[in-house]
Amino acid sequence: MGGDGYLISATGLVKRFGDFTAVAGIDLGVRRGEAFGFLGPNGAGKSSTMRMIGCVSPPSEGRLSILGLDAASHGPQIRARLGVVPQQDSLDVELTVLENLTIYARYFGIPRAVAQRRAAELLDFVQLADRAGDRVEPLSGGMKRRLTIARSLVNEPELVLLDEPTTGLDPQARHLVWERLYRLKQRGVTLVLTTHYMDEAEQLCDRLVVMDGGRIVAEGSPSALIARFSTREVVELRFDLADLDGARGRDIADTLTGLADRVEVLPDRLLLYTADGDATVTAVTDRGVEPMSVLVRRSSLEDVFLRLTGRTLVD
Ligand SMILES: Nc1ncnc2c1ncn2[C@@H]1O[C@H](COP(=O)(O)OP(=O)(O)OP(=O)(O)O)[C@@H](O)[C@H]1O
Repeated sequence: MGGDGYLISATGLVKRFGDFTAVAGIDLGVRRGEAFGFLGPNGAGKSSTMRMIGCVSPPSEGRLSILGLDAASHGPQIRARLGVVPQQDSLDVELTVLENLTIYARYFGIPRAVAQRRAAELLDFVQLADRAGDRVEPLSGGMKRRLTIARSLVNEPELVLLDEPTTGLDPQARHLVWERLYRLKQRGVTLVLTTHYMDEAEQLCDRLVVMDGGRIVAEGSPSALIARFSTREVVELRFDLADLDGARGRDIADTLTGLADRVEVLPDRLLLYTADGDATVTAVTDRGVEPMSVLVRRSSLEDVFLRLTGRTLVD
């Protein structure tokens, strides 16, 4: 652990590609045992940050310390102690499920017998024990992702980096991955993940930073962020797209002045930020506004992102 009590600590971290700045000077600290997230849309700079933390991409500027070691001078030592789940599965499709773990273990110099035992335990952990002898190719996307997670644990890392762990998976497969990651955290492993799914961030992260355009725009626990940047409830008024064309969305919003703390106009709907959704719906009806459909829901991290950036996370 670093002298500052953080497993990862970064100050003024910058990543440039030529003239382009992908990460524009961020500060962060990840504590032991927590699940820490980077939430942001595509291109926010999450993967670039993760690659610096994974010591596979050197920072252009700033200070980065991981497991108490300086990333600039101790890359190999840090990498040996990390688990990494990349955005694209990089399993060896020629090998069996079990071999993907045992052969990967060789890179860490783990003795054969230890690797065999550990691989068996890990396949059990990710619920793939019955596929040990099968080839990787025919596995489902969710199974491949769980195998990649098992592979990242072969060197018994105390810190695991996951870049968009459930992108491309169906809802059931995502829940299985979340459930395994939750178990992993219970075992004391520190998780750092990127995601553009607000539900993933809410499910998994104790704390997160919201990234946009290479910068951190907010930081906190999901509930603290929602409490700080949104209201308790949101009323969604959906309209026919044509009804919100041009300035009409704004006109309808003007009709609703005073009924909510804030109104957002999106291409297909209006969002009313309010403490009491049902009361707001009644007041909307009283003003003669007639949406196609009405939904009252709790605020989410999506609302936080919209408030902070004026844009939605996933278009
Ligand atoms: N090797 C590179 N060379 C040039 N530009 C890059 C490179 N890697 C990333 N970028 C650019 O940096 C910006 C941030 O990319 P990054 O992958 O970090 O974003 P992200 O938030 O992880 O998004 P995604 O979900 O798409 O991975 C993007 O505009 C991307 O095009």
